[in-house]
Amino acid sequence: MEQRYATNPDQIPGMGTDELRERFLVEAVFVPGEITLVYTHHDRVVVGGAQPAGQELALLPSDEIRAEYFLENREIGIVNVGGTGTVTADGETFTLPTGACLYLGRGVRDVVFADGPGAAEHPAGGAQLYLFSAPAHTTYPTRLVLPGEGTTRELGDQLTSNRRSLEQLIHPGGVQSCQVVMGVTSLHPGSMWNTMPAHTHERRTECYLYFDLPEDARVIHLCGQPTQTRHLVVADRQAVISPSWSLHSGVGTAAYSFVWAMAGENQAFDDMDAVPVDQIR
Ligand SMILES: O=C[C@H](O)[C@@H](O)CC(=O)C(=O)O
Ligand SMILES: [Zn+2]
Repeated sequence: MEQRYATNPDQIPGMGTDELRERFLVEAVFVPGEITLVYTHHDRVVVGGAQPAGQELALLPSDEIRAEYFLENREIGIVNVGGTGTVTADGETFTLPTGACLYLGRGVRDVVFADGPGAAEHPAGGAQLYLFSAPAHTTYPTRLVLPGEGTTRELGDQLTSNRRSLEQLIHPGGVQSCQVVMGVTSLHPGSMWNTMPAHTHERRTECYLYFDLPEDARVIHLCGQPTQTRHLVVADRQAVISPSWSLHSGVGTAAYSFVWAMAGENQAFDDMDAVPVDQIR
């Protein structure tokens, strides 16, 4: 498991492109036949992906978490951005069609990922299970959320090119968890901006996985403190780690979707501090 220590915002002014990308971008989330995991010390979040590619992949602990099994002290949110996949948790198999979300709570011992029926028919060629995990101090039940079963908010406007549908999947009003708040936002055709006007939330770390972005398109992702912004150029199925002090907004060269997921002090989705556009530098 790759380990990334926390970054102090005071370090940003001296950072160039390569260092920003090393610290905040996860370029290879999905590797066929593998589970990739990045452990960040920002709220001890683990983010990554599982792409079975015809194999069965077991989620195993690693030295960084010093646990008997991966979910001994953790919970995990899983969103499938590829073809139908399955997750077998302590012997119970859940089928995740494209866009489905599964929550596994603390104490689930055996977790195995695999392709589901018809997985290869998806453009991704198989299941691609995005993983977001945080420490958990109690157990909540396993829950499967099928596409459309979440709580949807319609945001933005075509006139400001930020028309988008935000679906909350794991959140206090839906699937119960200790820390993880997770959902998917999809830009409407012709809209390019997500999370603009921007915001920060010093109570939570947030990760974005951008997906369904055309291969030759990119998202210019704004990060950093509001008056000391930087950007990351992000390709399809790459993830961004946003520390609590960082705004997180993006504009694409084509429409796209992204999985957002947060962990930290609280689970209050609306606990965010707006950054007026005219104050961004
Ligand atoms: O704290 C909330 C997260 O940044 C996202 O849910 C915001 C988002 O999907 C959007 O506005 O497009
Ligand atoms: Zn946010």
